[in-house]
Parts: sequence; structure tokens; C-alpha cells
Amino acid sequence: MTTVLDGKKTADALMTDLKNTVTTLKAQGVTPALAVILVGDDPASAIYVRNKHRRAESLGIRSLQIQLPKTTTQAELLGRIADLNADSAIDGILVQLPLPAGIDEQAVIQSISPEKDVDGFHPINVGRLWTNLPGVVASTPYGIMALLAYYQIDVSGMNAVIVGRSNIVGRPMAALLLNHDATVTMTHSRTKALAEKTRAADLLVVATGRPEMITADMVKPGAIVIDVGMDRNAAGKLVGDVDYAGVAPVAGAITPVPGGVGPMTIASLMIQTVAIAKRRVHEQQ
Ligand SMILES: NC(=O)C1=CN([C@@H]2O[C@H](COP(=O)(O)OP(=O)(O)OC[C@H]3O[C@@H](n4cnc5c(N)ncnc54)[C@H](OP(=O)(O)O)[C@@H]3O)[C@@H](O)[C@H]2O)C=CC1
Ligand SMILES: Nc1nc(=O)c2c([nH]1)NC[C@@H]1CN(c3ccc(C(=O)N[C@@H](CCC(=O)O)C(=O)O)cc3)C=[N+]21
Repeated sequence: MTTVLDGKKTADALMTDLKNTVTTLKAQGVTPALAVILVGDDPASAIYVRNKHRRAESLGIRSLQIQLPKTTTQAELLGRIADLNADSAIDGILVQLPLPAGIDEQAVIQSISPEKDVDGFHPINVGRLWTNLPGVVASTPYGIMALLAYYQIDVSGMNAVIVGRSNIVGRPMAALLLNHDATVTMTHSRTKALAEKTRAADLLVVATGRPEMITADMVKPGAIVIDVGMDRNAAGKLVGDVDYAGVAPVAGAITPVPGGVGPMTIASLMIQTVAIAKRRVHEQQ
């Protein structure tokens, strides 16, 4: 029987605990606060930002949505970030990616105070992650580890294969799995004989943005399959990077899209925002 790794249910369970933590923090005079900056009007980004806002509100986290026009200059954006860096009531700052053309993504990421970089994209946090030091970790890979932990899946010693090497998913996923003692293989668009690599995976994590590219013949029977993709197929339907109908019968466990990795990403963002806010309690005393 294939286990469906239910990200929505898991995220809801984790959020019940987190809500209690937020209540305790508030009683100690600290209201966790997350600022999300969205530049432009990309419809998919707007949906994700709205989901984050809803989740924050339901937990009692203060959520600031800063919507800027697509004509915003890099200097203006850096100015807004500088204000949030200086505001001691703000714990987490997230700038939704992708940014409009003409804005240097790395310049923006590096302008966020590493302590408030709730995405874990700042090179300081990336360096901490690869050195296996404590720090903020990118929410999608963090959420995937939390989902595996919830289902009591121990990755130690597993052959983990990651398809995709982006800074927001593939690379931090590799670091986390390595930190948890998996044997990690990274693959990407230049990888030769991809199917041979994926078929060797005990744990397969796919983040390519290519609708349903992972087919049943690319998966080892019994493998754990994590589908990060949020794609539209030719019919306009939301699908993952994995052909779910074909792969699910072969896999030992699999995440659905929607309801898999997406809700865990948002939950992770909330968990790490609260973790940052916790530090303020000690600073106050
Ligand atoms: N659910 C969630 O929480 C999140 C979902 N996503 C979704 O995950 C997907 C990936 O996002 P992201 O990592 O930002 O994407 P990017 O476009 O930044 O990176 C895609 C990666 O996939 C690789 N790739 C592309 N095509 C192939 C192929 N045919 N075979 C092997 N590798 C390939 C690319 O290789 P190369 O480097 O060689 O170009 C690249 O490394 C998207 O669908 C996105 O919407 C993203 C973030 C969070
Ligand atoms: N700075 C930054 N940080 C990010 O973490 C970030 C980003 N930029 N840019 C885009 C990607 C994508 N991402 C998602 C978050 C939630 C869902 C999500 O909630 N998905 C739901 C429902 C989605 C739907 O129904 O459309 C699900 O899978 O069930 C998906 C994708 C975060 N990202």
C-alpha cells in the first residue's frame, strides 16, 4: 500500500502546537511579526502571499503585507527592507520571488538582516546550513524534513536523489539531507541518463517546474517520492513535477499536489518566524 504523505493534515497538526507557543509569547509581551513584500502583480505569487497571510492571522502572528508596484526601483525596495531591518517589532522579512526584471535578486536578499531572513536565502544562512550550524533554513526543504519526521521516516543512510538545483529548493534540500546522514545525489537539466539516477533513489525529491516529468519507469518500487512542483498542465490544471497517477502505485510513499509540500512550506515559515521572535523574550529581560 502506498502512503500518501498528507502535507495539509501535517501542517494543521504542527500549527495547533505553534498556536500555543504564540499565545505564550504574547503573554510575555512579544507578538511574532512577519513582513512579506510582494513586488508586482504575478497572480501565482499573489495566491502564495495570501495563503501566508491567512495562516499567520489564524495563529495570532502579526502579518504585514507590503504590496509594491512592478515599477518599484531596486533603491526603493532596499529602502523598505532597511526600514524593516531597523524595526525591532518585526521578526521575519520575506521578499517574494521572482522579482521583476531589472531588480538584482541577490542584492535584495543580501540586504535583509540575516537574523530576520526567514526564507534562509541570505549567504550567511546558506553558509550556516552547509556547515551544519543552527540558522534559518529555506522553508520548502525545512517543510519536507518536517513532513518526513511526522511520518517517522528516517533518511539516515538512504540514497536520496534530488532533481533540480535551485537556491530555494534543490540546494538547501541537499544540505539538509546530508546533515541528516542521507547519501545525496544532485541532478539537473544537464544530467545524463537521469532515469538511471532517479531509479537508484530510496528518496526522490523533485523540483523542476516541468509538469509530470517524473514517470513510473523512473521510480524504484517502494521509493519515497516528494513532489515540490506547482505547475499547470496543458489543460490548465494544477499538477506537480511527478505523474502522480502513474507513480503512486509504484512508490512506497508520495506527496500529492496540491496538499503536499505547499502547506508544509507555509507552516515552516510560521515555525521559523516564531523561533526568531522567541529570541526577543530574552532580549527584553
Ligand atoms: N510547493 C512549494 O512550496 C514550492 C514549489 N515550487 C515549485 O517547484 C518547482 C521548482 O521550483 P524552483 O526550484 O524555484 O525552480 P527553478 O526553475 O529555479 O529550478 C528548476 C531546476 O530544475 C532543473 N530542471 C529543469 N528541467 C529539468 C529536466 N528536464 N531534467 C532535470 N532537471 C531539470 C533545472 O536545471 P538547471 O539548473 O540545469 O537549469 C533547475 O536546477 C516549480 O514548479 C515551483 O513552482 C517552488 C518553491 C516552493
Ligand atoms: N521568497 C520566497 N519564498 C518562498 O517560499 C517562495 C517564493 N519566494 N516564491 C515562490 C515559491 C512557491 N512557494 C509556495 C508556497 C506555498 C504554496 C502552497 O500553499 N500550495 C498549496 C496550494 C496552492 C494552490 O492551490 O494554488 C498546496 O500545494 O496545497 C505553494 C508554493 C513559496 N515560494
